[in-house]
Amino acid sequence: MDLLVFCECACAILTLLFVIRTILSSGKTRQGNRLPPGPPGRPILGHLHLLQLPLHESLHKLAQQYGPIVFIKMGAMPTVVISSPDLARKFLHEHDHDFADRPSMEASKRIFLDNGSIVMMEYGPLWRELRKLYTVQMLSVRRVEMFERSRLEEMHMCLETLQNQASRGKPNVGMRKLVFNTVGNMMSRMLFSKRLFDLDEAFSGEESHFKAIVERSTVVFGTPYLGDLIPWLSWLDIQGLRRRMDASRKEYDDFFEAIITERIMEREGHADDDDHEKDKDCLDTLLKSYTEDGNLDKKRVKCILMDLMAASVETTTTSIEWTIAELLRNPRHLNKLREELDMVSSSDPHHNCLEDSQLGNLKYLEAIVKESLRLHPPFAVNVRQICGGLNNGLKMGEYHFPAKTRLLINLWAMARDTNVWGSSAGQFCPERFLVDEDSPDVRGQHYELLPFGTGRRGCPGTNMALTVVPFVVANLVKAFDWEIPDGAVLDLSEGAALTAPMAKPLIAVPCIRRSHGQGTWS
Ligand code: HEM
Repeated sequence: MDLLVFCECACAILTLLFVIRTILSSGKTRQGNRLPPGPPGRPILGHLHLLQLPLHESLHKLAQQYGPIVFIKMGAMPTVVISSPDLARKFLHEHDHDFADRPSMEASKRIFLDNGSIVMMEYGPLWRELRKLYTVQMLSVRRVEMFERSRLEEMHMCLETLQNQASRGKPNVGMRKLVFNTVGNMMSRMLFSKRLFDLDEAFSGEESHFKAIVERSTVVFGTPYLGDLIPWLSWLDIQGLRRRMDASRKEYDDFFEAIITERIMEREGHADDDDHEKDKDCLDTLLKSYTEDGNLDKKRVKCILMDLMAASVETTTTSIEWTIAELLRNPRHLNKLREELDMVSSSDPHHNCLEDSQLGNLKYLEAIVKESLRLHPPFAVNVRQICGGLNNGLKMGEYHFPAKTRLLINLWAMARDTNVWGSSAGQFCPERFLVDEDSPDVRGQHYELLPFGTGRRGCPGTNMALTVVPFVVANLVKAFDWEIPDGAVLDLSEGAALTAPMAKPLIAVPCIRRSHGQGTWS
């Protein structure tokens, strides 16, 4: 046989073997256990060629073809994609303890000082300890209430900035920047009593030092890192991402080192001064337990501050921006909300910000926030992973999931399921939550509506978010008439970043409400 014929035969045999293996492995694991349905994959890439950003849309297409449970491989990583409330309940309620891990991410490992972010941390004793600290101390209802004054002050500054701009003409406001900076200051004051963001940036295009750090790290976090999907390729770092991750780590490290060191010195300076407030924010609380607790050293304190800033500001901003955008698209809802807000606070020229206590019983506001979180969940896809201890994988009903299977719950797709939400599933319709008393809630008890996830890894910042989102939306709507800039079109397409923000950041024009005159906020 000459060489050419031999090569052709060898290629044909190898191709045949590969096709047989692919067909077999698409339906069964090596042990002969069944996997959920899914498309045939490719060597090395798995199903990456079928996935595009925004990820939730690609996953939705797969679900439309293969059903509410789909098995794919993201590179080398076995992944199960869920798109129905019943299956979400099965995985996140009945098997919450089995899927309590998160996938390991190089960006999280590097930027958060050796994987110190609780959001991405491996499920285990350290996570348990920190989770308790978050829920009992950092983010408790009491703590959120304690910081109402600083939230009011930040809101007041935001409205005053808008008022100054609006009194001079028709300013185009970059809503995302304005909201990000306002919410960012609310959070940073609660955490370590500092304002980090300048509200004028929403008009000037400039960026504060910390905002620039956040922007750079958000880009790095939002870029899928090949080594997370195909680990044996990670040494190559063909995207050059590891260098950028390390640069972000250093920037955050330096920034928080300065804040913590300054506070330690301040505390030492006032050690004998009984009148000095020593428990004014989360940083004080952390430093108080600093010496008593072996796990709580300076590096850990840094991680907690970074973690809470990262987990809170981007998500909350995304939610507020979407809510305002939907209200601008639906003037009927906007007017109805404003009527409700005007009922709780008269329109005197010396405006007060609406306070938490005034917003608690506003049913329409609540319905609007829920509907926005339903249709635009900031984490469109909730990500978990089978716990590290389950080395042989997990058998659930007829299916077997290999060890380290990733679980993707497509919240975005569930919101668009007409079987669950009726023919108006894809529309913004807050009234759906006002039909009866038993309408679904967002706090993790109703599996068709899980913007904050649920179970042991459910969002510990839910109280905070459900305080800040309605508060900011209500005050922006109450204080101004909002318009789209002349000649612009409201574009509600979805982008892909760390969260699922608007693809084109919302630009809106605040107009002083005629009935409100030109008062100041207090
Ligand atoms: C609208 C705003 C927010 C949304 C939509 C949101 C959503 C989520 C979701 C979906 C998860 C994963 C849940 C799961 O796996 O079941 C999560 C986790 C987390 N969130 Fe939020 N979140 C928001 C605001 C906040 C705020 C304000 C904070 C803190 C101040 C926060 C802190 C965290 C933390 C620390 C985790 C990780 C929990 C863990 O893994 O144990 N979030 N969030």
